[in-house]
Amino acid sequence: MPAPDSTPLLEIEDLKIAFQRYRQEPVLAVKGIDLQLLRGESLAIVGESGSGKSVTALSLARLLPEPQTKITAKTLRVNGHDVLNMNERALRRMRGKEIAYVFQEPSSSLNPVLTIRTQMAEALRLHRPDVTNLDEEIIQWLYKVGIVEPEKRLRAYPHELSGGMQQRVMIAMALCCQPQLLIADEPTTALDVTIQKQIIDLLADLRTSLGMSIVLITHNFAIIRNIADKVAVMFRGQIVESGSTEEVLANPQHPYTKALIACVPKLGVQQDKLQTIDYAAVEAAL
Ligand SMILES: Nc1ncnc2c1ncn2[C@@H]1O[C@H](COP(=O)(O)OP(=O)(O)OP(=O)(O)O)[C@@H](O)[C@H]1O
Repeated sequence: MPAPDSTPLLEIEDLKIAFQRYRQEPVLAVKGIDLQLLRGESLAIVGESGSGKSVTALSLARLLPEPQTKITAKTLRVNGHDVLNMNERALRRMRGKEIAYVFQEPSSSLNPVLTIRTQMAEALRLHRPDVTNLDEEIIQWLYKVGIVEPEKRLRAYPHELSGGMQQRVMIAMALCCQPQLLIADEPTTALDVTIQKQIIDLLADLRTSLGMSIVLITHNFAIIRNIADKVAVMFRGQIVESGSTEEVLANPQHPYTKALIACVPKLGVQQDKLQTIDYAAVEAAL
């Protein structure tokens, strides 16, 4: 029997991301971060708006605008590829097939003038030429993400589906190419709380049944427990704390992590006022 593959899926060392600005100093959005993920492991990147979570995720498949964006790293390896030295053709092959994204806004991934079938078929033709019966394959994926009567949804346009359903279709579209790594960037922020839970539970189930890795990007500590083995907390372009999810939730060390966890409302606990973050204390601990 072959030995299990223990090569890392993600190896990031000293990743920096800078945006060039016209006649001004560049903005350093990510200031030298390290991350590692083994195959099958899942990671949550948690932090508030503007902390650098999304640009970090987009840099993994070189999806940031070049040359306005300057990405440097000692190591930036995804599924064995040296991302910073890949050409456009190799990047296109990797995107969707090895690393796939689900974003917050369905409109960023779903084309409003094409049916669900047309969009999913395009992804399958590109990345899984082995699939002979496209309709059957698409129906199966729609079913896996919890869409009822998927055969009836095949020819629907995105606007004919609810927000939660559109999110499920995006997940099906990302997963049908069987990527090793799924990046879910705030996948539930635009949805109401009950649907949020359904989508996170769905991702957790799919992760186990398909054996893939997930990087979940969120500002919300409340949703990571069931889905992420590890967590990295970002603040102003840096990782201020990282570790196993259980450990970080039970025993946060950094004042920013403590503050983010304290902001999560607890069921059955009356809170008189909203928690706010003491930035002076956070800055002092950097
Ligand atoms: N194309 C761009 N040009 C210039 N600056 C950018 C660009 N994209 C992002 N930034 C800046 O990089 C920083 C990090 O942005 P990023 O979107 O990664 O934050 P985030 O933590 O994902 O926040 P959010 O949760 O709001 O998406 C921000 O200061 C942002 O303004």
